Amino acid sequence: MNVRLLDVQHLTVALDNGKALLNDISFYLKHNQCLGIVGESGSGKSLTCKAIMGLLEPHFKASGKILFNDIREQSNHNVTQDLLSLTDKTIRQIRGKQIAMILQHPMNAFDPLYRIGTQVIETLQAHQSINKQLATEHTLVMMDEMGLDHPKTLFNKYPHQLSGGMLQRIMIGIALMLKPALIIADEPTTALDSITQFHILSAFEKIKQQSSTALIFISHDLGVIHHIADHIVVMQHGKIVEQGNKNAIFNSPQCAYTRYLIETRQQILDKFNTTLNFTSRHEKS
Ligand SMILES: Nc1ncnc2c1ncn2[C@@H]1O[C@H](COP(=O)(O)OP(=O)(O)OP(=O)(O)O)[C@@H](O)[C@H]1O
Repeated sequence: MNVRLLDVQHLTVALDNGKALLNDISFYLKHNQCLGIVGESGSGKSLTCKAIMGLLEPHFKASGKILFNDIREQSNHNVTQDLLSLTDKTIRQIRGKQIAMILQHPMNAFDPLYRIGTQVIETLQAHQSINKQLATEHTLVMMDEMGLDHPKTLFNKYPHQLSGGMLQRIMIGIALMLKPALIIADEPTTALDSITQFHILSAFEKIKQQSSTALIFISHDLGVIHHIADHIVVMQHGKIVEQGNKNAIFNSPQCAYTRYLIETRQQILDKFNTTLNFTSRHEKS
């Protein structure tokens, strides 16, 4: 499908003192695509996503356009909306239902006082007309599909009784149940150990293969982005310094900063492999 789901045009976000934190950002995302946004800390990745989600605090001033086109809605009424020009009420309706967000720290997404199952059901019922029994059944199936053992037991647990990786998988599962056109995942694997990271990446692979949901995946880890993204946007100091399809970016990066990111990653991998070889030789002798 060639229609652009999201078309960010000349997005600039500034503080009220005029200092621009995002400077003339333009990129687009087609239906079913996975776009990876990579860049060092402070380069503007999260701010870009906040702008898309309509979550910029009032002291920011945003200009440009963020055009969003949900083709499934087109059968009812033709909509390409500029997310920057919508009222809070309308953008709230889009959030969750058409655009879902997965955060770095899943604990923040859950209320510590309520059981997991209750929270998933409430979220589902807020966005879909579904009765409690069916919502419960869907929730248990979702937990199973996310690779979580003993869904019935987990259903009745409180957030603090689950690991970060388990909560992250439930958050991804909720996002999928809402069947949004777009999921934005902001550093969803950063706070996790490497085995859990692998499971979470597998869950995202599943989204790519089995659903029609497009993905924006943010990370400072080029390895993670290489694994998951079709297209890559490289950010530095609030600007896009390079963008293109994954193979082009990795095989012939045009920008010095992209080359630096790729080389640094390679050096870390080489060092890791040398240490691994040395350790295994040492253990054998
Ligand atoms: N609420 C805020 N008020 C003022 N400045 C902010 C605010 N949020 C972010 N910034 C600034 O905007 C710039 C971009 O920040 P942003 O959080 O988007 O970076 P990032 O690339 O997501 O970094 P990280 O990988 O560390 O999350 C930074 O210079 C940051 O200090």
